[in-house]
Amino acid sequence: MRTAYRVETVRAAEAELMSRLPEGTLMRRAAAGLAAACFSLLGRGRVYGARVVLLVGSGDNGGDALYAGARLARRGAGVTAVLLGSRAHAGGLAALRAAGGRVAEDPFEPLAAADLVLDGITGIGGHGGLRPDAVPVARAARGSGAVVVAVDLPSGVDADTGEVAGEVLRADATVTFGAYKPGLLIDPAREYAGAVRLVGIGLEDLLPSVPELQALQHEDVARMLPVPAAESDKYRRGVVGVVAGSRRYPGAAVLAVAGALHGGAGAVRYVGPAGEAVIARFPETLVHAGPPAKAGRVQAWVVGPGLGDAPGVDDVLASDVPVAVDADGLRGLSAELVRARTAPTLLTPHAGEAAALLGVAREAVEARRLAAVRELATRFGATVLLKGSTTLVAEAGGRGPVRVNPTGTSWLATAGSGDVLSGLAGSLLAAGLPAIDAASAAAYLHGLAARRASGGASPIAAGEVASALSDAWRDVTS
Ligand SMILES: NC(=O)C1=CN([C@@H]2O[C@H](COP(=O)(O)OP(=O)(O)OC[C@H]3O[C@@H](n4cnc5c(N)ncnc54)[C@H](O)[C@@H]3O)[C@@H](O)[C@H]2O)[C@@H](O)CC1
Ligand SMILES: Nc1ncnc2c1ncn2[C@@H]1O[C@H](COP(=O)(O)OP(=O)(O)O)[C@@H](O)[C@H]1O
Ligand SMILES: [K+]
Repeated sequence: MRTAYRVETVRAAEAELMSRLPEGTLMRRAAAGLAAACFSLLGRGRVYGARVVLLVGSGDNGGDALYAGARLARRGAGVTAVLLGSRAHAGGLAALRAAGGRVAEDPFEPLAAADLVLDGITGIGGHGGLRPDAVPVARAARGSGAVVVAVDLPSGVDADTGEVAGEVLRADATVTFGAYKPGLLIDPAREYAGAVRLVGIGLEDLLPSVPELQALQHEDVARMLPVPAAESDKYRRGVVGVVAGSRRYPGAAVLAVAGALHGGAGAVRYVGPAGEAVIARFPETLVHAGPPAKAGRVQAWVVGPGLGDAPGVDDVLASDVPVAVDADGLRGLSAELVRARTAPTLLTPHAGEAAALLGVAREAVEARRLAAVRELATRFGATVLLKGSTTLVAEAGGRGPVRVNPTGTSWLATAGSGDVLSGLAGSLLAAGLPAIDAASAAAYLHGLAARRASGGASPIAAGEVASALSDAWRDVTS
């Protein structure tokens, strides 16, 4: 599992570590890791003679860039520092000069010929986008054709929230120190970071056990996924009920059932008016015209995809088993009703649905996803999976680490893929996973399936995502 920590947590751990070590040790470690990353980015044999420009702000982020620049200069690179702050890290500047680096009067001339730019304008101390004087320099860096490496974070992003409130220098790669920060994993900031590399500086044992964010990896998901035992039968594996589709949108029922059939439950019960379409595609489904309360026992419900104005949501919420609510099921959903439930509830909104539930604009949710997902989980007392370019899952109540899904792909932005996801999550609930695990494992498999189906390079239909789920499951567990 990868983890990310807030700035105040990272700073506290750094302060503790610094108090035990000779002065300057951490910055030397950071600069050594940064320089090593630059060596490998430039490529073997290409450091000597490479033209490197350092964009240096007034804080320690600039200090890291200067010390790394000194290392590059000692290996034969031509290193030029562009000083953007009112002052620059004195030790770093002296080290650069001693190694043969220089300070530029005019930033644009060295940038025009640069092979590599190190963005050391701001790191965890930065906020509110780049300052106006740095903007033309950042644009010249981006337009130069040089490889841009962000030091710790792309300057101008909010490290804790992933917010981008102004201009940011887009990086090809980011070398971050000690721990990931949430902004490196959450859009819109994540998009500016490029490939992120973590450099250890010895903080690991000083960080608290509960991070701000967790990103699952294959082995974490493999541990969560249900495996039928020798004595299992379809009922013991769990039955998932799907209340979805309408005469107008029968396809949503088919796609939600497709997701549910691949999620580890022993049987899928479909309840609603699209039974014929469901059976035609998936004859293994148990269909029932409704209402849900009369459909027979299930271990979890999925309600909402393509439901239109059809009834069913309140019925399902009145049950005493876990419920995943998606799409039309989220419209006008009552927080009181959800909070009063005794069994877990999972809500799976996209940004527009989340905005409607919170009473804010969609853009506000997209700009501050972490705050939005925690707020929904708090208000509804439910586990919330917020979909989109970054998918986040917050535990009921909004406390504890939020899970960020690392497997997504923008090819998933295709009609009906959300229906597959909610069916899959419901099936994992029926198989007995806690809501936070069901949601985050579902997002993980769903993203992986989409990547497989698209090969990272071609459009996909939602049905193909469902069909690739078995392969994704095998990838994770083998
Ligand atoms: N604290 C530590 O132990 C370590 C810190 N390290 C580095 O130190 C960085 C943090 O250093 P600082 O706390 O000095 O903070 P930063 O260097 O991130 O930024 C602070 C400076 O930038 C200015 N600033 C803030 N917002 C700005 C904006 N929008 N545009 C232009 N200037 C802006 C501030 O006035 C301040 O002078 C980390 O990101 C990391 O790169 C590393 O050397 C590892 C060890
Ligand atoms: N830009 C994007 N990058 C990655 N994944 C995305 C992006 N946009 C949407 N998705 C994913 O695609 C799926 C779309 O779901 P949803 O919005 O409910 O669509 P629908 O209702 O048509 O099924 C979700 O899993 C979501 O996380
Ligand atoms: K930076």
